[in-house]
Amino acid sequence: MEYVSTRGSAPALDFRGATLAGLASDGGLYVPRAWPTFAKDKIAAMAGLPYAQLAARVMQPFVGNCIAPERLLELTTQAYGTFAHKAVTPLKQFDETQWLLELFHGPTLAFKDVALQLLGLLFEEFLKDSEQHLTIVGATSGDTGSAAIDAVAGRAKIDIFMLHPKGRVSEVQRRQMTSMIAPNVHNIAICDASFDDAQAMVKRMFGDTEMTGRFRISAVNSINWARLMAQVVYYFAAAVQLGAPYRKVAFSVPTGNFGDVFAGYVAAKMGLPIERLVVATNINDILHRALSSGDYSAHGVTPTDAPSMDIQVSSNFERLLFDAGGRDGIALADQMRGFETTRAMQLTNAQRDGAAALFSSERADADQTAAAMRWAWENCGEVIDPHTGIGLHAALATKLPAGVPMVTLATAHPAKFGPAVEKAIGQTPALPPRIGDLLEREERYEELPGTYEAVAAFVAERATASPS
Ligand SMILES: Cc1ncc(COP(=O)(O)O)c(C=O)c1O
Ligand SMILES: N[C@@H](CCOP(=O)(O)O)C(=O)O
Repeated sequence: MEYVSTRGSAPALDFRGATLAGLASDGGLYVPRAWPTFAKDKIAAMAGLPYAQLAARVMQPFVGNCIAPERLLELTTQAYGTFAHKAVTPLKQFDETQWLLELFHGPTLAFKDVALQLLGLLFEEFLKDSEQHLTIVGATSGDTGSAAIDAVAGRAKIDIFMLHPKGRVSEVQRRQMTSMIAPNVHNIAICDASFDDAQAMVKRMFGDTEMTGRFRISAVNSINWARLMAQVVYYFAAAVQLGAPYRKVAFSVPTGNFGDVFAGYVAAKMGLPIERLVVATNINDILHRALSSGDYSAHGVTPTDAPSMDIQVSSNFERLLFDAGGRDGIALADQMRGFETTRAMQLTNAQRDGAAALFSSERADADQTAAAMRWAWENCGEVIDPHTGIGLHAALATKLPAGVPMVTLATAHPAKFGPAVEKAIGQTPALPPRIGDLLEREERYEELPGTYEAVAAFVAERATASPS
């Protein structure tokens, strides 16, 4: 399998190359040159497989000959062995049509673990016979940070620098990152910044030849293709349980950086019968505006009770614009450069039509989010987090053909957002036993001003030089 950049001029890479690169050298994102597909009988045969086996089967076409099938299965078995639920991503029924896909049973209690537990192992696998040392630079609005740190803390050939916007993640999210103390872990709180600012710094570092000349920089955010590949699996897991390939299924996905919902698009491209992917946003609604009117313009980030979705520059949207818009990388590079200068762009007709075939969108404000959280609690006795509440609001607002089940992705454990949950439903979710002592743990992080120069100097001083 070969990977090409959405901006058309970086060299094509195999799976190993794309995983270690993270972001393409032309600033684009790697996507497979063509989508592998599964015939109906192959999808039917996925029913009942243990999650690790299903994961190896769905991902093997993307991995190609970079990892042998038996070894890939060993890696998925190890990665998903860390989850607290045997089903890894269990599906719950709310009522006749509404379902909930729980993605938060991994070590850090958010859907990010599904991909990052594997990505940590993939990095190690690809580095084991090499002299290279990886410098991971990542940005987080709360959940990627702890999941990535948990996946790579203590690994010999990796340093991780994780940037979060100071004061804009929940206390539990911050402590989950900053209490993981290891010599290769560097948490950085960026002052007076949003997630978008932190993500822009990360992307800038990939294009900074002074940094890339000294350090082998890589990514753990969903700009890294391997993240999305691992997230495709749970769409298959849920859909086959609900009758795929003989029945269509719809998904409602709480969305920020567009990685999770793009994984659903990939599943559809691979042959999974998906009726609709509902992009659920909070009031930071650039994706809702883009999908409903073609207007992709960033208005600045407003903090909400769903901080992980407080994002306006949505990296993976570029992958959709590339694929749905006809895969013209050179034209897209121009369009993206325009957006980077003006923070606004209009989708082309091809991009709008390509997206409309599968996606719709909904936006939830604070009251609508709380109402959906109350609906889950009062009707089904389920405590859900505010991100999941946004997804559920969108699911309940979407009309589907009769007989099509709607699956809302439950992206985080409610205990990560205790005060917001208490405000909405009057219940405070307890921290699960594996992080029961979180509030007593020592924290370690650096505060830096919100300038690229400050962050680059900090990384340069602590990272390990490595040949490219
Ligand atoms: C809890 C939670 N829900 C939803 C999202 C949005 O997912 P994505 O950025 O893949 O769209 C995130 C962060 O990305 C998250 O942490
Ligand atoms: N919501 C994320 C932000 C970035 O997402 P990623 O999926 O691109 O890593 C977070 O919680 O950190």
